Amino acid sequence: MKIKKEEALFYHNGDSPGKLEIKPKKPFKTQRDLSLAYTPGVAFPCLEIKEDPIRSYDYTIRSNLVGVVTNGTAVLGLGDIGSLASKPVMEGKALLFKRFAGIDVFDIEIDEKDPDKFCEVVKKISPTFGAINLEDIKAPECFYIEKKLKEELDIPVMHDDQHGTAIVSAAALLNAIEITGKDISQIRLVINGAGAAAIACGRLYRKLGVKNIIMLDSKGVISKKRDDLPEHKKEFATDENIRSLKEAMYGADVFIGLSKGNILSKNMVLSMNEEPIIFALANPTPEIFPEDVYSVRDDAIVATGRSDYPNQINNVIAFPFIFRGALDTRAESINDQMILSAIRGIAELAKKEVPEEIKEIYESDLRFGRDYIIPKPFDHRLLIEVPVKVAEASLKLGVARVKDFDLERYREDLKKLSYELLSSFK
Ligand SMILES: NC(=O)C1=CN([C@@H]2O[C@H](COP(=O)(O)OP(=O)(O)OC[C@H]3O[C@@H](n4cnc5c(N)ncnc54)[C@H](OP(=O)(O)O)[C@@H]3O)[C@@H](O)[C@H]2O)C=CC1
Ligand SMILES: CC(=O)C(=O)O
Ligand SMILES: [Mg+2]
Repeated sequence: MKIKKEEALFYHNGDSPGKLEIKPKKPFKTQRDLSLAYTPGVAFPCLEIKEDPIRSYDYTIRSNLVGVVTNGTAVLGLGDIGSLASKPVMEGKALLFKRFAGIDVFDIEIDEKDPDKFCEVVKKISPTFGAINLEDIKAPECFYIEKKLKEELDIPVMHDDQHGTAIVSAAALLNAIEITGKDISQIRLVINGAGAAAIACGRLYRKLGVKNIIMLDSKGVISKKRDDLPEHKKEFATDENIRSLKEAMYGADVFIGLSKGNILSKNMVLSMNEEPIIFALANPTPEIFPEDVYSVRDDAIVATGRSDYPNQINNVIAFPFIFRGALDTRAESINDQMILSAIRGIAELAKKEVPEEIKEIYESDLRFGRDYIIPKPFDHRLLIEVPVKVAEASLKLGVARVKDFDLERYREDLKKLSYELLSSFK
């Protein structure tokens, strides 16, 4: 399935520019409706919120509203194309939040590269939102921005390119390792890229038991011999006497690409260990295309970030569902335990039998194995399994701000929501 430029531009323009609109959800036909929605009626909820800010969750859309916030400095693999040019991606994220988890989004493109000034803007607009999804902000600024906002805001803040990507790729990695029968503590794992996504993935894989990680940036292998390394890269500096991707790939079990397109060669793939796992995740052009891997190896497990190949490892499988669970428990934050629970939910779902209607969407007999290591974005069960796990962790860890939350009832509510979304997006 190849996507042509003309078709993509038409999709975004067509009869009406953009991918979203805002719709009212209360009756609004009569003079009475006008008096309730606007002045004088609106003053009552205003005063309730003034008295107790938590009531903003009851009287406004805040409880279901995420801010997708960027400065456009690392947009997909397109690089620093600026905040305005990033808007189609941010509208796309908003569409995914709505379709897959029923969450409303305002996309906010901020023309500011200075991390402190950027944080100041996000802080000032935070009363609007129930949570903040940081998107496509480059490293190293993204680490500082996320940390500062987490410290200063009492709503969940998550940098999707870091943690969304780490969660989904970790779930896929655990499943791929299971299929190949490798031992996670023994694998040699090469991460190409040392930015937002790569560093977060490396950190999470270590928590899951990976010991031997070689990381590369645009200058080559991150080694202890280099004297140009910032702190976040030093964490991954190797003692090995290697400098290039070619040398790093020799005997590797796993390749994770979070850099830019067309960087991994067939010869490098040939030099990998048996049953290699290759996640070429740069968007839209992966580090290597699956057909090129298969032309030299028939024992590989391959994934990309794209929607037009099997095994799509993309943060879309994480962020809608993590934020759903966080919003519904009115969590103060999204923490490590919620992240680990989400990984479990995603990895386990891939092993369950796939309903016929999902197979029909993908015109494929999806069955846990080499070409199906991770659930599909259109799998409506994600909206049940992941938020329940996240909510459970949120309640257990005391970051939830809801009382008397019944997980079984929540599961039923999510089922209902998933059917509503299925029928409203037909
Ligand atoms: N599939 C998915 O779900 C996701 C995919 N991604 C993809 O990952 C990529 C990186 O995104 P992100 O981390 O947000 O961006 P960042 O700008 O934070 O990081 C980019 C990293 O790529 C490195 N890089 C650039 N060129 C090369 C090269 N030739 N060899 C090795 N490394 C190189 C940079 O090196 P240096 O540090 O030297 O500048 C930098 O470390 C993008 O293509 C993006 O689309 C990101 C998030 C999710
Ligand atoms: C998928 C995504 O968030 C990215 O490529 O930046
Ligand atoms: Mg992104």
